[in-house]
Amino acid sequence: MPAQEINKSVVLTHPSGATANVALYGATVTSWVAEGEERIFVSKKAIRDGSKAIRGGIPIVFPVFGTSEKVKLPQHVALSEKSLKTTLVVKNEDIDTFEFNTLLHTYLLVPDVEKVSVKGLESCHYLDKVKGGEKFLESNDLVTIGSEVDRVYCNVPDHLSVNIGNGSVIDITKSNLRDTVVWNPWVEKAQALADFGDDEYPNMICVEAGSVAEWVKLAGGQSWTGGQVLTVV
Ligand SMILES: O=P(O)(O)OC[C@H]1O[C@@H](O)[C@H](O)[C@@H](O)[C@@H]1O
Repeated sequence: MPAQEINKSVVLTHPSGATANVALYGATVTSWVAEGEERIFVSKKAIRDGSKAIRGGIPIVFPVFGTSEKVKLPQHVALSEKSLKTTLVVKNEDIDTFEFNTLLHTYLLVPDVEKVSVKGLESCHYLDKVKGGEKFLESNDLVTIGSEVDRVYCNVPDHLSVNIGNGSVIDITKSNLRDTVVWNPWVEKAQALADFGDDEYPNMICVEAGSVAEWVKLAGGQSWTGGQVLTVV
């Protein structure tokens, strides 16, 4: 898997033709091409000057509150013919316990979000941020999008699959991450985001593996590893 630094990004290439780009700023994956198709959404209005998180790709949300210069967060990205693996390693080099939330804020590129379905969330509880954080039980086998959706699914099974709606399915297998956020801003939220085009919400869905419903507690001197593998099936 050769890696080359081009224009403030690391470009990974696999002999199959698969490629991935990782912006040096924030270690954000900004492109993943597998089987000849781009799989990752990045807004045409994304700001890439390092002043804020890139709107799209796979930004890492960490640690949400509180920082410590003694906590390190390397990310490893590995590419194979059909998969992209991203692994976070948190090292607490302090003596005190460090508490964090983290999310792999994954924006998948889709032709029409209304044709997308996410499988694997049935029977999970979720906090519905569109309804003031009220808690619900998911009763649907497939989660679909037809309005603004912003949900934190808690204690989610490690394997989900996202039917992109054009015959492609992307499997998401997470490890050591408890929760999954599903987000689409729909019309009004899209208009309110300065770095997101008004007409772009139909072309993305965020399915974000993370640990956000509760704090991850990392004792002094300890390391924690979590991540996800995206696979085109
Ligand atoms: O605008 P931001 O900070 O990148 O966040 C985008 C969205 O990210 C999702 O993960 C959150 O659940 C949403 O509430 C939020 O609006």
